[in-house]
Amino acid sequence: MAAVLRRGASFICLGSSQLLSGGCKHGRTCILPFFSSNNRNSSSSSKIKVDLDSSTGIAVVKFQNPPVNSMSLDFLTEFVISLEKLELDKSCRGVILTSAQPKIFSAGLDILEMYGKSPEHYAEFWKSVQDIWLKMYGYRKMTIAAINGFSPAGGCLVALSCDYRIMADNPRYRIGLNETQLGIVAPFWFKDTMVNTVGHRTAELSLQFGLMYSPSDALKIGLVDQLVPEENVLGTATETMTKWLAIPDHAREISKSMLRKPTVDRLLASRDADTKNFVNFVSRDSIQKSLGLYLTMLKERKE
Ligand SMILES: CCCCCCCCCC/C=C\CC(=O)SCCNC(=O)CCNC(=O)[C@H](O)C(C)(C)COP(=O)(O)OP(=O)(O)OC[C@H]1O[C@@H](n2cnc3c(N)ncnc32)[C@H](O)[C@@H]1OP(=O)(O)O
Repeated sequence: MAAVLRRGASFICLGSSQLLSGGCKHGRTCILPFFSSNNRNSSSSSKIKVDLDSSTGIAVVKFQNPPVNSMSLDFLTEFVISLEKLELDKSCRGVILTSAQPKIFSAGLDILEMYGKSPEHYAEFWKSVQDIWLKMYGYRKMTIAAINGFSPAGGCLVALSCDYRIMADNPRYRIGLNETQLGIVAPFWFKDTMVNTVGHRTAELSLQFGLMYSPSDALKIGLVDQLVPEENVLGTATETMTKWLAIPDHAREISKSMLRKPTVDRLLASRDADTKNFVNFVSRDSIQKSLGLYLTMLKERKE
């Protein structure tokens, strides 16, 4: 099992053979972070960088999984642990998600985790995808996606799971749930998240065609809330978060829960069946063939 070592404001997760302290979720052992007394607390694991300013209550979580921030099992595990830690931290009131990689917010789920692996691996991977969505969609604190690049499929889902989306106004970027273009199907909770954001009819067109939207089209359909020049994405996200944090936390949090809980509960009621569906679906020869062809196409585009 991969080890997760956080230096600086250290938080250490190690495999079960290296037990250091009491258990945390995800079958890993955690030593929770020790923060210094100044106002900025930073921690950087290999794939997620967290910078919490406790004077403002705003944490910036940066994806740093080059080249394209694809969401591998390790990435998702580190991501969910970082969010859990911030959710428990009373000095954090809001989280901004963004990318440390130029031009890419996230390329979505790591296709290599769904290709040529065992059913047990697919099940473990899928549970970690469910975990991150459940954590984000039901997150108690305010969340903003500062989308500074391409954001297909799982990358779009992460952005959709935030409370507010600000995207770089660069006409080359694209965002959307493009699963059908890979020959796969966005599961019902991806679909629910999209419907809750853009409405049923737009979601019908979007999901069936696997549409990827330019920033201006994404703004038109309400897939993102605001466009700003690329260099202002993080600054605007911080300003926007400050405005949202003027609302009393408990009132905002209860309102969010009323709106989102039924959607979260649908997956909670059928997690195991959803995992089985995924494993059966992705193990099919025809799906493996589609994913293999898509991976080849991605590589050949460069040649
Ligand atoms: C009945 C119902 C049952 C339920 C069934 C459920 C089914 C599954 C549902 C799955 C849901 C979500 C799926 C996803 O999220 S799939 C991922 C979709 N992502 C994409 O389509 C994006 C693909 N990537 C790109 O378009 C481009 O890479 C980019 C993001 C626009 C960046 O372009 P670039 O030119 O800057 O970089 P590029 O050279 O293309 O890529 C660099 C290397 O990274 C590899 N790579 C890119 N994306 C991924 C990825 N998602 N996973 C793994 N690897 C990826 C790419 O191949 C290059 O590799 P290399 O350098 O050539 O080795």
